[in-house]
Amino acid sequence: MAPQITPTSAGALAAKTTTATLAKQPSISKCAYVTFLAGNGDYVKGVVGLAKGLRKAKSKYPLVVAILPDVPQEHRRILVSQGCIVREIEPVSPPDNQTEFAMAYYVINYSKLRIWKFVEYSRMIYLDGDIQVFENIDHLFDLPDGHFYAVMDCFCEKTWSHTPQHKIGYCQQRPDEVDWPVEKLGPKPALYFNAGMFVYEPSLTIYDQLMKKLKVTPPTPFAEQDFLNMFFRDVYRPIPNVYNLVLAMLWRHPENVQLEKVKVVHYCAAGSKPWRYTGKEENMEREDIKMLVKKWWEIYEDESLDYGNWVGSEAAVVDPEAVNVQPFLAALSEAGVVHYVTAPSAA
Ligand SMILES: O=c1ccn([C@@H]2O[C@H](COP(=O)(O)OP(=O)(O)O)[C@@H](O)[C@H]2O)c(=O)[nH]1
Ligand SMILES: OC[C@H]1O[C@H](O[C@@H]2[C@@H](O)[C@H](O)[C@@H](O)[C@H](O)[C@@H]2O)[C@H](O)[C@@H](O)[C@H]1O
Ligand SMILES: [Mn+2]
Repeated sequence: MAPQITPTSAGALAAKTTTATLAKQPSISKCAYVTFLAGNGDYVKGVVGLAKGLRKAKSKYPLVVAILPDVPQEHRRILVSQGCIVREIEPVSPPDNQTEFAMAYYVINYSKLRIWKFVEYSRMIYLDGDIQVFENIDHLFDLPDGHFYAVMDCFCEKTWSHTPQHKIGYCQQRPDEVDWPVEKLGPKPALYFNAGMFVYEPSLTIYDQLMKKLKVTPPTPFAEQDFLNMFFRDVYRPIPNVYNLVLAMLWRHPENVQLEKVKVVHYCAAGSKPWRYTGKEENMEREDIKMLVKKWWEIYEDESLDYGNWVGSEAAVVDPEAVNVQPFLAALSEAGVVHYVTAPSAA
């Protein structure tokens, strides 16, 4: 079970922090997970699976689902019956442009930007509908304010073939393997995150800045993911890939993956969406992929995790004082996110 940090223990630790500039921990922090659902297709299965997975991981926080107007009533009913907080948002369109998105439907993903308006929450964790949380990650809600936390992406899949880094075989997952030709391509690309999972602070000020900037930013192949990387470039802090395993890492950078430690799996590789899985696409016949798809289905089909059958008493009773935050902070420090002085355990 991942260490649970409560605002008090995080606050106590914060006092010992040296290099990380910690904003004051919010006195009353209202937190929630949030995902995004568009259309009348089968992604609703992904969101139901996510709701059940968060329950199985005994998360203390609700799941908000930001839905576009085209999500049918029946899907909305299903989400509410699974304990989700359903919030309808208006679509966001990027400026007209002839861009070829890496996937044509990516244009709808700009609508994710509406989640910055959910200011009834002080901190939210965004999760794509094709993500599953297999271990509790509530402690991420206590990361220091003022930053944008997400896992670094990989540039090796053919979806990246339009980029200079892909063309020269450069990837941030192994930055020293291929030299970056500064004289030819200019400075090395800034660290780039996968936008399927991120820890952020809703804010109307930031929302207005996002909308203003979007109006003058021509769309690019990875749509809102490219846009968010550009917008949050200076405050982005990488977190370990256990919090968002982009499946391609299994065959592109296995040396960077310890599958037994992974808490969050992102089924974003072509053919890996569990609810559509056939095993026919490239890499989909791998044993680890089959195991991860099976794990997703075990949660999706587990009726004891349905909201109606879920009794709160099963939720972990975590003694907020009995936590040892060191392993978690050490992992983040290792990833270069924050450098905490090794303080004695908070327990
Ligand atoms: O028809 C769709 C396509 C996408 N999405 C949402 O948009 C997210 C991003 O799309 P996707 O995960 O397919 O992108 P990938 O991570 O595979 O690039 C999904 O997880 C869903 O939450 C949706 O609701 N309906
Ligand atoms: O709209 C752009 C999308 O870009 C990202 O997906 C990509 C990216 O991860 C590539 O690196 C992979 O190669 C590719 O498979 C994957 O689809 C986000 O997961 C998704 O939420 C969304 O932002
Ligand atoms: Mn995804």
